[in-house]
Amino acid sequence: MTDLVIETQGLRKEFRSRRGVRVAVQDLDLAVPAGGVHGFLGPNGSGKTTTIRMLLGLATATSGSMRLFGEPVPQRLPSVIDRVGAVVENPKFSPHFTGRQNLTLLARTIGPSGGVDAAVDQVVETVGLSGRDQDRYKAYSLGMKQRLAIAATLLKSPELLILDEPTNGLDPAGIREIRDTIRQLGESGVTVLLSSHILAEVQQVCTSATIIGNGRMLASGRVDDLIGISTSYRVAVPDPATARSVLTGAGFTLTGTDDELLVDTDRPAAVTEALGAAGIWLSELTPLRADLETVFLELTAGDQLGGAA
Ligand SMILES: Nc1ncnc2c1ncn2[C@@H]1O[C@H](COP(=O)(O)OP(=O)(O)OP(=O)(O)O)[C@@H](O)[C@H]1O
Repeated sequence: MTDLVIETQGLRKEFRSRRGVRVAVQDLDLAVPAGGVHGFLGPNGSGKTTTIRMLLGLATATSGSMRLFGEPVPQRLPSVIDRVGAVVENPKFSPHFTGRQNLTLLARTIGPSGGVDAAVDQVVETVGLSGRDQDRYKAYSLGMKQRLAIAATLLKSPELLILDEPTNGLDPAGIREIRDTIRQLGESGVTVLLSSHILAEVQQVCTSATIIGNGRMLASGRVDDLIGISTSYRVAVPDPATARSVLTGAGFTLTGTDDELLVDTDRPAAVTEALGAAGIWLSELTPLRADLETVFLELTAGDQLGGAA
């Protein structure tokens, strides 16, 4: 038994052309636990879309294995695909129909148990399109179109929602709206795989994340763990030069400038003790946390040029 909703092992995808072989995904072990929003983070061209397309049976893996809900895919995809909603490519909606009419047409093909109208009401509300559902699709902003696409996938009440760069091309207000929608979906028990190259998006919405570069996994885990427990502290004292020599003498590693002391340690109490023993009293001892951007840039340095291997 597994509580992983998505699992890949040694996943590889090569694209062959006259110019040679391009390895888009290599040795990828992806593990997405049930519930919450999992970020799938990587620079453009790092292999996110290719991975998602393989999971959904839209592209064939060169080697490796994949599971959705514990079932091997693509072999058993037909038995799990109803549990998966995905917004990967631009969905087709009729521009002359309203958002509600588009959703109603789709809902009829699905036949939701509580009835078509109730299902449409529910998804319209979930994605925050209430009040705008009677507008024609062609009058929708990009953000509203994206939310309608998410609403369409929610009609079948998926347990797993895969969103590939859902905020691409959106203005800041649109990004915020989609982000709120995604967060609420994660809180409602749906597992969301959110592919993105926007760090802030992942950091603000996701509980866990996988970072890839050049098709390879670079790091994976809870966002808090990826950011890391701080091992650096900023120390403010009246006389930094004396404090620096006291701390160096006590065996601490210091960075920073003459005026700003930064101490690399996981023992902040020992810092106060060493300075106190020397008669130096701190006015500040602040843990410095890296953000996901720092982690991401360090991990993906050199990966910006794409996935050739
Ligand atoms: N059909 C294809 N034929 C050849 N190469 C491809 C094909 N699809 C993708 N690639 C290449 O595979 C690599 C990974 O692309 P992919 O679209 O999966 O990355 P991504 O992380 O989703 O990036 P983006 O956010 O830009 O879509 C890229 O180098 C891309 O050029």
